[in-house]
Amino acid sequence: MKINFTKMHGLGNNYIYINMFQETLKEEDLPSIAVDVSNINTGIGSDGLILITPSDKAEVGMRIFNKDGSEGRNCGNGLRCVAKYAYEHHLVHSDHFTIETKAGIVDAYITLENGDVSAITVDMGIPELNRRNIPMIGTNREKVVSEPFDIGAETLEVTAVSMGNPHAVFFVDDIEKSPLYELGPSISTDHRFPEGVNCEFIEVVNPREINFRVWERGSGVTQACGTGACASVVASILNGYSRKNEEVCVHLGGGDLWIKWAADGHVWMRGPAETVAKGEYYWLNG
Ligand SMILES: N[C@@H](CCC[C@H](N)C(=O)O)C(=O)O
Repeated sequence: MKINFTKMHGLGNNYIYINMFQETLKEEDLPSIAVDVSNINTGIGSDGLILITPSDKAEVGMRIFNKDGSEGRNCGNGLRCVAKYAYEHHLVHSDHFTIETKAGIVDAYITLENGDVSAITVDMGIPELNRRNIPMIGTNREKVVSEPFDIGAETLEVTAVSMGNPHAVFFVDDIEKSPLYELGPSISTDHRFPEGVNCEFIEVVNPREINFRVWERGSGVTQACGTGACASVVASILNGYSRKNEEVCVHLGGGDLWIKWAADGHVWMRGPAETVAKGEYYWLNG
């Protein structure tokens, strides 16, 4: 079976994008297609699969599948890429439009420079801080802010935030020494997070600058995570390191994102999106 695709990335967080306005895929095949296209040896190579879909509730829809075939509810870097694709392929008719995700509907704004999309700003909505809704199992304290978290022989402190998908944020003194590979896999599948969790290590450089590394649920280490950057800025503010209503620059493995938790509770994300390639993928199982 032949599938037309576009490969795009947001700060190195790369996915295979399929335009479902034109392609038809069976629902039951989507997890396997995600696993197959993501494989660097026998597929294309990516952090997962993103479908750009028609939507009844918004101008365009997005579905995201991680590298292991699991479906996520939201993807910050994916939203910027979907916005760029939708704008450039005339799926939308202005530079401000809505995108439906499994976590809700968001507003996207295109910035143009000499006619090219240079940045995309997304209103990522209001972060969910209630433990039960993240979801995270634990004591009856409602918010999870620097709560002791035993993992292996260590006790870390976790701040938990949902941006439509769950994030466990840990502060470190030196980003280069964060135990990403040592602890990322076990934290992301820890029983206290019944739906799994994206695990972020962050170093606060100053109130307006954060260094960031991520182990994503379902995909492992990626160069960037947009929802993770949002969750990290929220965590930094909850812990008194950064301030509301001020843009914070998050330095991710693949570049920078600008995040603001506004006074009205909404989190704003601003950053780039790039197209890498377009082509035909030959899916052998289809
Ligand atoms: N890379 C993403 C998040 C992708 C989904 C995540 N792994 C999950 O399962 O929640 C981003 O940029 O936000």
